[in-house]
Parts: sequence; structure tokens; C-alpha cells
Amino acid sequence: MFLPSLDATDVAQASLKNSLTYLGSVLLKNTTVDSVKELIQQTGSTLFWTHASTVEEAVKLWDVGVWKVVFDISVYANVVQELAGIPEERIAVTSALENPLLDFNAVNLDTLVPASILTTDPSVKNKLNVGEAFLAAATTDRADGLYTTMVVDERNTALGLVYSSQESVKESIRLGQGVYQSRRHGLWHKGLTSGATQTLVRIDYDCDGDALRFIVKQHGAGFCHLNTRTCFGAETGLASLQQTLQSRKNSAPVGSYTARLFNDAKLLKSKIMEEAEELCDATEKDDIAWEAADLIYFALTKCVSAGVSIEDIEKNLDKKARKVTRRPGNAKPKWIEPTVAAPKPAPTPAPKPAPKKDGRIEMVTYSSNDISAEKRAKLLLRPIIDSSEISARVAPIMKDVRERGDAALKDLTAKFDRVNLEHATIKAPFNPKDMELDPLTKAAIDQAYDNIYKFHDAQMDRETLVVETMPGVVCSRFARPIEKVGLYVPGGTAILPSTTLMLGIPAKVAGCSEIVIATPPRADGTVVPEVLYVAHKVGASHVVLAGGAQAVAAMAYGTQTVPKVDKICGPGNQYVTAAKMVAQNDTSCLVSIDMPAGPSEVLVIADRTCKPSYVAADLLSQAEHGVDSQVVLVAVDLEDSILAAIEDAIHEQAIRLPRVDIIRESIPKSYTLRVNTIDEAVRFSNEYAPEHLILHIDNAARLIPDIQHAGSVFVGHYSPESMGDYASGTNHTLPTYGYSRMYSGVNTLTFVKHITSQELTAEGLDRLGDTVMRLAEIEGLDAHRNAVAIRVADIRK
Ligand SMILES: NC(=O)c1ccc[n+]([C@@H]2O[C@H](COP(=O)([O-])OP(=O)(O)OC[C@H]3O[C@@H](n4cnc5c(N)ncnc54)[C@H](O)[C@@H]3O)[C@@H](O)[C@H]2O)c1
Ligand SMILES: N[C@H](CO)Cc1c[nH]c[nH+]1
Ligand SMILES: [Zn+2]
Repeated sequence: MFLPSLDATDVAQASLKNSLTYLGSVLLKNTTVDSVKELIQQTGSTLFWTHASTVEEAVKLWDVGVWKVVFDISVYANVVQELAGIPEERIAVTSALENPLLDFNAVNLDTLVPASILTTDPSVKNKLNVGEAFLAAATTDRADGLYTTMVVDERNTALGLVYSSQESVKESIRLGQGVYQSRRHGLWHKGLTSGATQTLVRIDYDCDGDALRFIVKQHGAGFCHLNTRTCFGAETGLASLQQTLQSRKNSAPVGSYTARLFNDAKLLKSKIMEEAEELCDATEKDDIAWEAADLIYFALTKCVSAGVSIEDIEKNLDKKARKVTRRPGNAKPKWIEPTVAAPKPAPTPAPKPAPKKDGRIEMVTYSSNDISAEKRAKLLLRPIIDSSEISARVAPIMKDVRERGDAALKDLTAKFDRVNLEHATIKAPFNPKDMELDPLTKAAIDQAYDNIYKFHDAQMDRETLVVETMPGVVCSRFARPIEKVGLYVPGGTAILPSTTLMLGIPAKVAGCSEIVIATPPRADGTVVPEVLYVAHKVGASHVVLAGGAQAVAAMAYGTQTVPKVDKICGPGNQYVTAAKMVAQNDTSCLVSIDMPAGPSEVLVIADRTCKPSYVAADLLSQAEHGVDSQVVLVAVDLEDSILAAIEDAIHEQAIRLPRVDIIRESIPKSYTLRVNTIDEAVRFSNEYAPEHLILHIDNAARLIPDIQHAGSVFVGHYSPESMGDYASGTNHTLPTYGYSRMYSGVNTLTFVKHITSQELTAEGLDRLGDTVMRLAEIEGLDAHRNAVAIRVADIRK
């Protein structure tokens, strides 16, 4: 082994520093921790150290990246106990520090060469050339005396195979570049003509010293004469990902998602946090690999956008691995579940096994001819939710918010959404920067806004209803807005600006004087810009950065920054729905709710005129909402081949969807029911009372008179549910779970209440007086009777 020793106090040796580090280890003498640290940063080299006289000093050296620390044997004897736990290969002991040919008992050193006798200049004759000294321990069994040389990049990826001579090695070290020996053309300065040069990082040889390895930083098109980075064809894995990201950074095709991530730091942060959480939650081997790959993709996008490469990351890992002092490894407080503030949730049920990432995605099929009455009744039910268990979880959350207000809101957001908020509420006017949108998004939202506004404005009850029930007795009814309303916009698994439109527009049309919107914050604690833009358009006064039961509680009871509202509207997961119910039943908070709107659902009636791919697409559009979404296909007298085509299309379309993992859970819980006639299909649908009903049949409008229960109906082949979800004008906040039997979806009247009035003339009181007095007598309520009698007596005088 060639080990040059360098005295930092000797200025004449300074110029050799870099060249020596190309060869791996250097014994540094008379230097400081700071200058070693700087040298390691510059060169990334493995360095030895000498003259550590205390363990404290040695630890500092190890921690800055020094590989081995040398102790004088007399010092070593005193500190040996303190060195317990330090790996043996990180320690060397000598009895003769001043003697260059010292005796290391922990290293096998053949040659320790003082830098004062070394040179890299081939014209200097009276000194030892560094390249020659290095090669002294190498051998070659080739007849031409050349050394077989493997060229690799900093990640050890093989770029190609070449040959070296003593001359080329010397030249390479002198220039700090890749220089080799061509068997036909002599000395070969790599890239001299092509521009694909190499910066030398390190030269070493293999275990038996007969093959060299050049580690280089490759520039230009690549190592190979075919202009590829390596001579071994395309790269895969991380290297390939890094190349793609770098090329997207330089010039991305239109619509590139990666380019969007580069330009939207908040989105990138949210994705990193989301994937990190999914990785933490994964349990199966395949799922862990899947989630880790996602996380690495987003993490590397962050790195590439900041000019950090995989090589930089690996150097950092190596540096950390060399440290001998370790942090305790505890998580930062923000990642530890709050123990004091937040109430303990009820025990969580055992995790369900993760769904398989492969396999056919299909619904179960039944035929109305074959199922029993019990089975049919079961098909009409939604998956049972244990509402008592959810209510038990929600109650302490709501109590906490009621008692501690914003402080609880922040603690619970940290706990359930893993976001640490500085402020739980944003007040209008909102910062224009926080709702900046690209022109296409803005135009789409504006178009949807206009249609929804038009349809909801037409619903507004602006006329007073006036009826003279008998001469002199006039009754009327008029609408007044509910003053303060709270709108819940879900944000757990999807960002829903559309729900903000669906709730905010009718509230605005109705004339509500205070609109408060609550929505879970993004990972960086901000609101989704699209949601904020709509909040601004509908005139919301506050946006509460919270989701789940805590958001509902904040709006129901009010906090230091969240105004207490009179009515809470909007869909959400089971915690949101349960919290709305709890609030509505708590008379002390005096709040009403729109309806129980739970997991999305759709029932599709399709006959032989349907297009299988349309039917599949519509079913999937709801199945992708959540793992508890339910979709039902009622197939009317369908030939087997059409049903098979629908089933194939479901699988084929689903596996290409980004939310396929959700669909893999929701579709198996869904089903197809084969029936014989349209009448039978409509009967089943009315009993099921779906949130959405899609009629995939010719002349679909003819069925409307028979539809008794549904949140919203989509009529004919060209009316997919997505149109109503976003922009046709109807509302998408609709009753689920069979509640369309007795509830309407959200509409303008959801945000108003009606007041009635009556005005009687003397004649009217006279005419109706006896009736009222008689009825009051029957009920034994004499004061009521008197209020009439006292007036009638005057009139009849
Ligand atoms: N019916 C409709 O009109 C309609 C419209 C849109 C969406 N939806 C439905 O709304 C639902 C949205 O659900 P989501 O989860 O995506 O978003 P969400 O905003 O309703 O719920 C997310 C919140 O739930 C809380 N939470 C999560 N885990 C919890 C736990 N273990 N304990 C207590 N709180 C917890 C968190 O605070 C989080 O912010 C979906 O089921 C979707 O189908 C329905
Ligand atoms: N289909 C959902 C209501 O069940 C609403 C929605 C929002 N975005 C897309 N779809
Ligand atoms: Zn939808």
C-alpha cells in the first residue's frame, strides 16, 4: 500500500495535496480539524490523521470524515478504555510518529512516503513520481505491460473498459483528468476532441493489484464513442430517473407533471409528505417497495430542482457513516403525537391487509333470477358503519375544540393531518399570491362557477307567497338567508375545489352574510390555491385550516378565530359526518346541518344500447373517490358478451388510473345485478335510493317520471356523472346511504329559511274568531281564547 505523508506546515508540499488524494489515503501531519474538514469537503478523500493526543480530539476528526486516527502508543495506553465501541479499523497506533517508516500495528503498511520526496512533474528527476510510487505495488500479467482499467462514475457505475500505462497514470494524476493508454494511438486524453472530458476523483487497484479502477466525473455526452454515458447501453433505476429529471428540468414537454412539480414547491412538498406517510403505513413487501419508489421519485425531484445529485446524496451518506458520535435518533416534537393536549382516540381496529397490487379488478355479479329475497335486501344496504364507535372517537375531539378553541384545533391538526400550523384561520381579504392559478385552471373554474351560479340563482325564492285564505285573512311566506354558514370542503384523499363551488355558490346566491370554509391544510400548512380562489369568489370571510371532526366543532362552537355558524354544510368522511350529527344534536351550540352526505356512490342502469367503455368509465369515476365508495351496475337483459366487455373495460381502464389502489378496494365491494326488464331496474334503483343515477339507455328521459328516489339523475349516453360533479350546473353535494329517499341535495334553499306571516282585518277576525275560540276551548287554553274574544267583543259592539 502506498501511503504518502503530508506535513501541513510545509508550504512546499501544499501543491501536492490534491494529487495525493486521488490515490486514496494520505497521512496528514501537523494540521487542524478545520483544515482537514475543508480538505475532505474539497476532495472527498479518505484521510489518515496523526498526533491525536486525546479521545475528544480523535472523535472530532472521525466525525468530520477522517477514516483512521493515529495515536502514539503511550497515549493509546491511557485512552484505550475510552475507545471502547470505536471500530478497530478506525484506529492506528504507532511508537514512532516522527519516523516516516513507522510501525502501525493496526494497519498493514508497506510504504509510508513523505510528500517532501514526491512530485507529479515528470521532468523532475531527483524526486519520486507520485504515479510511479502508486504503481509500485501494482502488477500486470499483460504482455504489453499495460494495466487493465475499469472506468466508473462516482456511483461506481461502469462507464467502460480501457488500459493504463505508467505514463498515462502519471499524466492523469498531474492533470486531475481521465488519461489512458490507447493500444493503437498511444496516450489518450479522454475527451480532448469530443469534449467528453473526465475529472479524476480517485485511482485505486483491485485486491490483487492487477487491475486499476478510475473513478471519474464524466462530462459531455458520455464515455462511449456512441455518445451514450456508458459503453454498456441504457441505464436503469435511480441513474435513469436522475437523467430523466435533469432533462425535464432543462426542457420539459408540455403538460409534464415533473415540470409542474419543479414549478410548484408547495405541491412538491405535499407529495413528499403524502408519500412518506404512505410508506410508513405500508406493511406488505410489494407495497413498501411501491411506496418507497414513489417517495424517492418526489425526493429526487426536489434534489434535482436544487442542483443536488444522487452522487451528492451518497457522499453525504458516506460522511454520516464515518461519524462515530450519533444523535439519539428521536423524532422532532412535531412528529410525535401530542400526549397532553389531544384526547386519546378510541382503539383503532386492526389494520386491514393491504390490497394486492395486481390481479383482475372486478365486481361481483348477481342475477335477480337467482337471488333470494334476503340477498336482494342485503344488496340494497350500504356497508355498515359502526356509528357508535365513530361517535365515541369524535366526541372527545369536539369537546377539546369547544374547551380550548384554536389551541386544540392546532394540536388536532398536528395529530391527524401531521401539519403544524402557526394560525388555524385565514381571514379575508386573502393574499392574491396564495390564490394564483394558471389561466386554464382559472378559466375552467370560472366556467363551472357561471353554470352553477345560473342554475342556483334560478332556484332562489325571491317572491313572497301571498294567499288570502278567506276574506280579510291574508297569509304569506318569504325567504331569508341563514346568516352564518360553515362549509366543509373535504381534503383527505383528494383536493376538492369543486365542492367549494357547490357549497359556496348557493350560499352566496342565498345572501348568507358570513361564509366560513373549513378544509384540511396541505402538508406545508397552506390552503390549496384553487380552493382559496373559489373562497374569494363566493365572498368567504374565513378559511379554517382544519379537517375532520375538529373543523366541524370549530364552526359549530366557534373559537378565538373561527366565527360560530348557524348551519354546517358539506360532505366528508365518517368523522366529518359523525361530528355534524353530534353538533346538530347538541342544543347548546344551536346549529343545523344540511344532510348526512357520506362516501360517494353511483347506480348505473344499462341496457343493450349502452357503450361498454362509457359504462365502465362512469362506474370508475365514483369508485376512485374512496375505498368505501360503492358503485352498482344494474344490467338490463344484457347479452353475456356486452357484460364481459364492460367487465374487461373496468379492469383495463382501472389499471391505468393513478388512483388504482383505491379502486382495488372499492370495486370488489361493488356489484352488478342482472335484471330482465327496465321496470325491474327502476324498481331496484328506487329502493336503493342512490346518490347518483346514470341512465345508459336510449330515450332515457322517458324513465324520469318513474324515478322516485335519487340525489341527481344523469340522462342518456352523453351525460356522465362527472359533468354534474363539476360544471353542468347541478349540485354534487348529495344524500348518500339511501338518504335520497327523504333528503334533497344541497341547493339554494339549503341556505335560506322561510318566515310566514298573517294579517287579518276586523272583518277577517270577526269571520274566523268563533272557530279559533272554539278550538282554544277544546284545548283548555283560555288565554288563547281571550286574545280573540277581547277583540271580537269590540267589533261586535
Ligand atoms: N356526497 C358528496 O356530495 C361528496 C362530495 C365530495 C366528496 N365526498 C366524500 O367525502 C369523503 C372525503 O373524505 P376524505 O377522508 O378524503 O376527506 P375529509 O376532509 O372528509 O377527511 C379528512 C380529515 O379526517 C380527519 N381524520 C382522518 N383520520 C382520522 C382519525 N383516525 N380520527 C379522527 N379524524 C381523522 C383528519 O383530520 C382529516 O383532515 C369521501 O368519502 C368522498 O367520497 C362526498
Ligand atoms: N362525486 C362526488 C360527490 O359524490 C363529488 C365530486 C367532487 N369531485 C369529483 N366528484
Ligand atoms: Zn365524483
